[in-house]
Amino acid sequence: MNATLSASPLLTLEDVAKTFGGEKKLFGKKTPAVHAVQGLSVNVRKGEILGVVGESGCGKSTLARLIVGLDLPTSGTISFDGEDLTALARKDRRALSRKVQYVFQDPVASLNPRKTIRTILEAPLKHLTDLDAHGREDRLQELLSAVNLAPEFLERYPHEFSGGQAQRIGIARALAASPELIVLDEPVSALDVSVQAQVLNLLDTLKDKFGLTYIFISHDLSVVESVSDRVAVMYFGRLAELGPSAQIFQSALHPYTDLLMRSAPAPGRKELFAEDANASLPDPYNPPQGCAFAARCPAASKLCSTQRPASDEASRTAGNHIAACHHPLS
Ligand SMILES: Nc1ncnc2c1ncn2[C@@H]1O[C@H](COP(=O)(O)OP(=O)(O)OP(=O)(O)O)[C@@H](O)[C@H]1O
Repeated sequence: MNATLSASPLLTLEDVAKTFGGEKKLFGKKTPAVHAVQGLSVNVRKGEILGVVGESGCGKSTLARLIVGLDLPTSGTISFDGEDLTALARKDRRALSRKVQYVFQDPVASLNPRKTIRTILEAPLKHLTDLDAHGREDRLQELLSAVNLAPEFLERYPHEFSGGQAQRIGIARALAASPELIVLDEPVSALDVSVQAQVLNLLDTLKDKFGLTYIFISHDLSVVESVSDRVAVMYFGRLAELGPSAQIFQSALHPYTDLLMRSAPAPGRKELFAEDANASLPDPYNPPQGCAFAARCPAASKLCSTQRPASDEASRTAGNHIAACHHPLS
């Protein structure tokens, strides 16, 4: 989808972890801890589209919330253009929101039903920009035009829109403050297939027009394959595989990625994991010592159940294609 990638990373995650629960409670007892994201290290280059795939509960939305500052990591660092996003999120939400924005999965539910589109789109312009009333009016017109909606839509309410139109509003809202990075969390999953294509085309156009970088989270492998420059495959909160989209889809190195591919042979098929639906995921309250995929993996050895494979430079398998696996496929 993209020909002009910068070599320098725009976003860098280093050994990022997010744990829910586990805090000290009264009488010295702790709540159980869920390790939603663990040991995640990845760079996102300016101008690229990084696809993120994995089963439900693997930590995709937690990752998205960490990047946009809705949650703070338990450990590790997230930096944007060399600046610590975590510190920004704590101190200055305005500065962070100007750089990084979020588009939600459910377009209609993500818009306040009691507010007109004008009020919804004006909110970020008021909070995140220094535009005066005239400037905001001009920007509102620009935003609607950018997402191919007529100016009269400004005075309407979210329930008057189709899913595809509502997602265009969600995208316009994300664009309002001229961000550099947009995290798209299942942006077309709630839409009909014909509308999906329109919204994907729009995202492609906007990316070029505004010089954007996307993190594209989806269950739908065929959509991820069609849009992504690189793909990160997550399993049980960790990176299983990371590499150029074509390599991930044509010559997966991790047996888990291979399972995903084999579970989704047909273009447009959304339910990726039907073949393996009865396989149980590890207990999130009690993560296994070794590779979390070992119990489901046809290639697993004794080593896999005792020692977790690295998912960083140490595991670099072929150029920039990384698999966190003791026995990568060749
Ligand atoms: N606020 C929270 N409190 C406790 N546990 C949480 C919280 N948010 C997420 N989790 C847990 O963290 C793990 C990862 O969840 P997350 O929602 O990030 O996964 P996901 O891949 O986005 O799943 P889905 O595709 O179903 O949205 C899951 O075990 C989930 O139950």
